[in-house]
Amino acid sequence: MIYTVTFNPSLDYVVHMETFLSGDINRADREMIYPGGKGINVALVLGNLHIPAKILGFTAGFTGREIERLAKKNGGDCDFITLEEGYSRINMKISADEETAVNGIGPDISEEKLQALLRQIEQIKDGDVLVLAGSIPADIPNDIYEQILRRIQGRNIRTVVDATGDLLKNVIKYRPFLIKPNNFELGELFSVDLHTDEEILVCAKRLQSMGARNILVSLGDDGALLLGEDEKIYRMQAPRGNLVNSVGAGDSMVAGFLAGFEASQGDLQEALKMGISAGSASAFQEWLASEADIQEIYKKIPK
Ligand SMILES: Nc1ncnc2c1ncn2[C@@H]1O[C@H](COP(=O)(O)OP(=O)(O)OP(=O)(O)O)[C@@H](O)[C@H]1O
Ligand SMILES: O=P(O)(O)OC[C@@]1(O)O[C@H](CO)[C@@H](O)[C@@H]1O
Repeated sequence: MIYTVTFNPSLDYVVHMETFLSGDINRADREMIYPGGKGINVALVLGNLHIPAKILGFTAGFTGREIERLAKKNGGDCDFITLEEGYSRINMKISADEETAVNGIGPDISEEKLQALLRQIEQIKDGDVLVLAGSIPADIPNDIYEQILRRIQGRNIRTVVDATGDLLKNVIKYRPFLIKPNNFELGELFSVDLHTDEEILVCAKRLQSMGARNILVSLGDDGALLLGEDEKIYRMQAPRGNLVNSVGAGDSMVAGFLAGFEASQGDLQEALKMGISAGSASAFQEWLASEADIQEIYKKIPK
């Protein structure tokens, strides 16, 4: 079973307009509300690919109830911990000539509720996969992902971490199976700007020498570069297509990678191909890609 943890789920309020003017009143042409948060997105795309995934995390208030309702409506298997105060955040995604996002803060999580999540994670069995994805609310210590990985250290649980900054850096020594920074997030870890594959590779190799097993660097419409645990470099371009909404493309890529890795019994080239297919398929859709969307893109990518 795959478990995904989202500390700070959201309702993603997506508005489309031709041009967005900051400092002005903008009017949307189209609007949609989706259940959001990286772990939730990963699990929903896995579900679309018929891979069971359990969604863990915290929800609160009316927005929290709506996140759960929408996630379930879209096939999500949720086991959220409900917080007694506050409400889950609403993240505003503006899709215009450029994409702009305003991500909310989210509710406080008490120590008691945090412990409840840690108990859930302790139930995860050997052979399972644990995905920790997304930011954490401000009151949660930013070594929380590290604490979780320490608790399950030495067990046969494959871990995936999709996070930024210290939250990511702190877990590397626990040898996560997969990390998926984009090129900007990767550069940020080492306070450098990354422009070329060679520069990206230097940083990916540093992370691997620090402990990360597979480093998947997503590059938006330029595809992705994977430094595999076999120490091989895999580079794949993304297919061309019409960008509709890239929110969740990175999460879809993580889901596709896990699906491809399972289906091919560990072939990293195949995992990357499925990752790109799922990422690009979601970027070309209003929301997360279906299995048919992913298969259509997959067929267009040369092996
Ligand atoms: N404009 C695009 N055209 C084609 N494919 C895209 C495009 N944008 C994203 N993708 C696909 O999705 C994958 C992940 O995208 P990206 O690098 O933007 O991840 P991310 O920064 O984590 O995204 P997000 O945080 O929005 O989920 C890319 O590797 C690529 O396969
Ligand atoms: O604020 P975080 O946790 O970093 O990111 C949250 C978020 O932007 O990530 C998903 C897309 O990857 C969205 O569904 C959600 O709104």
